[in-house]
Amino acid sequence: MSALAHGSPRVSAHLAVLAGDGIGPEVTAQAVRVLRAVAEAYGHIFELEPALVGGAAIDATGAPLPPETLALCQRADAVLFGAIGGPRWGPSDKVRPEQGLLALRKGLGLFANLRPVTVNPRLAAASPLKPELLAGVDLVVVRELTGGLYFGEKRRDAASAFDACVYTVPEIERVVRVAARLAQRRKKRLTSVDKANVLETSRLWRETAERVVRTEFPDVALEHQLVDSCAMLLVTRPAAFDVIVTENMFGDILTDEASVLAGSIGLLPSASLGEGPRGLYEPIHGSAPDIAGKGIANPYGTILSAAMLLRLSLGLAPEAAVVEAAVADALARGVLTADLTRERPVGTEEAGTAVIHALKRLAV
Ligand SMILES: NC(=O)C1=CN([C@@H]2O[C@H](COP(=O)(O)OP(=O)(O)OC[C@H]3O[C@@H](n4cnc5c(N)ncnc54)[C@H](O)[C@@H]3O)[C@@H](O)[C@H]2O)C=CC1
Ligand SMILES: CC(C)CC(=O)C(=O)O
Ligand SMILES: [Mg+2]
Repeated sequence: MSALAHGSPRVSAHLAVLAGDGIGPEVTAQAVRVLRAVAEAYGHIFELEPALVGGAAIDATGAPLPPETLALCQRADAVLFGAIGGPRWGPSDKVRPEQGLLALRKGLGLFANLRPVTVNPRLAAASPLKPELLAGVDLVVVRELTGGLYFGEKRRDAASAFDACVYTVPEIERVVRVAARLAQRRKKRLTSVDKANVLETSRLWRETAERVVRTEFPDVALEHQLVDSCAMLLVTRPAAFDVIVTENMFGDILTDEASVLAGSIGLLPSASLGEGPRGLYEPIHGSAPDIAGKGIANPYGTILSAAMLLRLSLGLAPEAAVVEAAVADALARGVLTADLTRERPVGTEEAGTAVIHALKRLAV
C-alpha cells in the first residue's frame, strides 16, 4: 500500500492514560504502543502518564476517581481510557468503579460522546446481519453524556427505588449543536432520538432539537425517531442513518446494538468532548470480565479511539488517518481477534503489532 500522508508540524502533548479494570489495561497497552509509534514516526513528543481509575483505584485508595487522577486529567491535553468495572465490585456496593467514569465525564465537562459506526467489508461475515443490509453503513451517534438518568437523584428504601431523569434546555441545545455541526460536514441528515410519546424530558428534547436545528442549521434535514423503533431500524435499514443525536441512556444502549453492524463491540471507538479541545477517548465496550486476563481482547476499538484523540484533541488529522488506515490494513490482512473469527484468531498483542507494522509502512 502506498504512503498516505505527511505528518503535521511537531507537537508536544501530555496524555493521561487510565487503563482501568478487566481488559482495560490489555487494550490500552496496544493503543499506547500505537501512540508511541506515531510519535516516533512523525517526531512528536507524547508524555504518557498513567493513573488509577475504577476498581483498581478503589482497591488502591478506596475511591473510584482519586483526586490526583482527576487533577491529572484536568491538566492533560487528552485522556486515553480503557474500561472499568467487574464482578469484584458488585452493583450493590456503595462505592463502585462506574462512579469513577461518570464523575470523570462530569468533572471534565464532557457532554458530547461521539460514537462512529462503519462497516469494513472484510468483516461482513463477523456480523450476524445480512451483508446487503450492511453495505454503505456510515453513521455517528452523538450521545449526551452528563445528564439524564445516570446523573439524576437516586433514592432507595426497602420497598422502592427512584432514579430521576432531568434535562435542561441548555444541556439539550449544546449537544444538538455538536451533532448538527457534525451533520453539516457529512450528509446533512440528523436523526434526533427520544421517547416523546411517553417522557416529559423527551418532549423537551424534541422541541429543543427542532428549534435549534431549524433556526441555526437550516441546511440540516432533521427527523425525529422514537427510541424503540430506532432500535429496530438500526438493524433493518442501518445505512439510512447519518448522524443520530440522543440522550445519555438511549445512546448507551443503541451504540452497543449498533456495534453488531461493525462485527464486534471491540471495534467501536469513541470521543467524549466538551467546550474545549481536551477530550476523553475510550472504546465503547466495558471491562469484559468473561475474557479478561486471557490476552484475546480486541484492541482495535481502543486504537481507533487513540486515532480520534490525535485528530480531535491534538489536531493531528494526517496521523489519525494513518492509524485508521493501519487498522484497516491489519483487518484486510486477516489479523482478526477471537470476537471476529473462529479461524486462527490472533491475540490482543499480535493485533497491536500488526497495526504498528502497517503504520510504519504507511507513515511518511
Ligand atoms: N466505559 C466503560 O468502562 C464501561 C464499563 N462497563 C462495565 O464493564 C463490566 C462488564 O459489562 P458487560 O455488560 O459485560 O459489557 P462489556 O462491554 O464489558 O462486554 C460485553 C460482551 O462483549 C465482549 N467484549 C467487550 N469488549 C470486547 C473486546 N474488546 N474484545 C472482544 N470482546 C469484547 C465481552 O467479552 C462480553 O461478552 C461491567 O462492570 C460494566 O459496568 C460497561 C460498559 C462501559
Ligand atoms: C458508566 C458506564 C459503565 C456506562 C456505559 O456503559 C458506557 O458509557 O458505555
Ligand atoms: Mg455502554
